Amino acid sequence: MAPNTSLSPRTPAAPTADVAPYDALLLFSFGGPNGPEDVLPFLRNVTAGKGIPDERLAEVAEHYHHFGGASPINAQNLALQRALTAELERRGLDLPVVWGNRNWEPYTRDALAAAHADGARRVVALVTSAYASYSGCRQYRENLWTALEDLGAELGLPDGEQPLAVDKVRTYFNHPGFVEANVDAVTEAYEKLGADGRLVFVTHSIPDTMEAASAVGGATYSEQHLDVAATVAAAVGERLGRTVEWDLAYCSRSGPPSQPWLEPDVNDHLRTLAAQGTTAVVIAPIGFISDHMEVAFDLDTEALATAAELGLAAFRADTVGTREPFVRGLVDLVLERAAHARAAGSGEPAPTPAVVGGLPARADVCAPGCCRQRDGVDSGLPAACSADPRS
Ligand SMILES: CC1=C(CCC(=O)O)c2cc3nc(cc4[nH]c(cc5[nH]c(cc1n2)c(C)c5CCC(=O)O)c(CCC(=O)O)c4C)C(CCC(=O)O)=C3C
Ligand SMILES: [Fe+2]
Repeated sequence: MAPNTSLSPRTPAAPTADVAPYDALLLFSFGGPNGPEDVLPFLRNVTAGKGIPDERLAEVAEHYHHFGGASPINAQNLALQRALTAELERRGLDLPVVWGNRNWEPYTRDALAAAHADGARRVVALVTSAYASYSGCRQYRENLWTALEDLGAELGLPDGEQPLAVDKVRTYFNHPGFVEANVDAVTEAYEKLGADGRLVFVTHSIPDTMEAASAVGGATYSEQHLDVAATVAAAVGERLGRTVEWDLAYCSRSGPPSQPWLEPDVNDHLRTLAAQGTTAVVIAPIGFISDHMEVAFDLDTEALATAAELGLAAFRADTVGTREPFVRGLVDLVLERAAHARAAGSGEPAPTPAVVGGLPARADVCAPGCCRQRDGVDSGLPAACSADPRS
């Protein structure tokens, strides 16, 4: 497929401007501590059964305590919930937005319980991760399945009967709204840097085994990032009127040292660039949709200190946050998902998904075996929003 580097066209608004069959939107996120007393129980929730070394946990607890024990992620999700509500209202769409997290309050189960109590029976979920891998796709879907089972049991439903039907918006790394908001943010960062710097895209590292298993749903996790990076760098270059040289680096690795994770680490990469004569960089965190702890600590605290040590001029580009093109794009994605759900149940034609870059749109419904933790290894947990929840 020829890469589409133009940032338009967007999803046509008119024929798909309907949220039916959905009666609620779940903003589905990771969660984070609200104060020092939350830090350890939160970290235990995140790392249960994950084999993260104790030293790494103590180190990450310090990152949170460095910021008073509170993660910025919760305030950012509240802001996104408000922005989505406002954009839906602006378009005259009636869809209440509830917010629930995998690892901390408000928990997914409670958000779904509130939607159910308000009469919702068919929910569309929007995950706050733009890329597909176990961490950004299946793990959310496993937690969603468990939350639905727990809520069903709480409501006294017969075994195996779920209280709500939940569909998920497709993984949106190559949706025009996400890409355009990143192009804006990186262009602004170059204006602030005031120099011709190299562009260093950054995302969360994952184990090599998780990267390999991410191939089941299409392009792998790192390939998805390379696609976005190429599109963003080309569009920024067009705006600046020059060629922008770029790389992809990783942050926040956490497993034991013996376990290979995606590299290079952003700090190592800055050292390499400085040694090769680079004097200025823009650091663009395309792997994250808001400035949560990985951005606040691993980039703004650690990577910017590394750059200063090396005498590199550095500026960190904004995450997409609540930028207008991103929020508009998320609502377009909800409408696209709704149109696909209606098409599946009737003869209504399904809209062609809007994408930019060289990769096709991800599936709405995950393929069997999509985004396992490791090839051939299953967590044993069923996963929602899949063609086969038990595969
Ligand atoms: C790909 C990816 C994303 C991006 C997609 C997305 O956005 O969802 C992401 C997001 C996040 N990760 C977060 C926090 C943590 N992640 C950890 C551990 C891990 N992350 C992993 C991957 C990812 N993580 C992996 C493979 C592990 C190893 C254990 C495991 O296989 O699960 C640990 C344990 C300690 C440590 O080892 O670092 C913590 C505390 C927070 C909240 C931040 C805040 O509070 O602001 C957010 C948004
Ligand atoms: Fe993480």
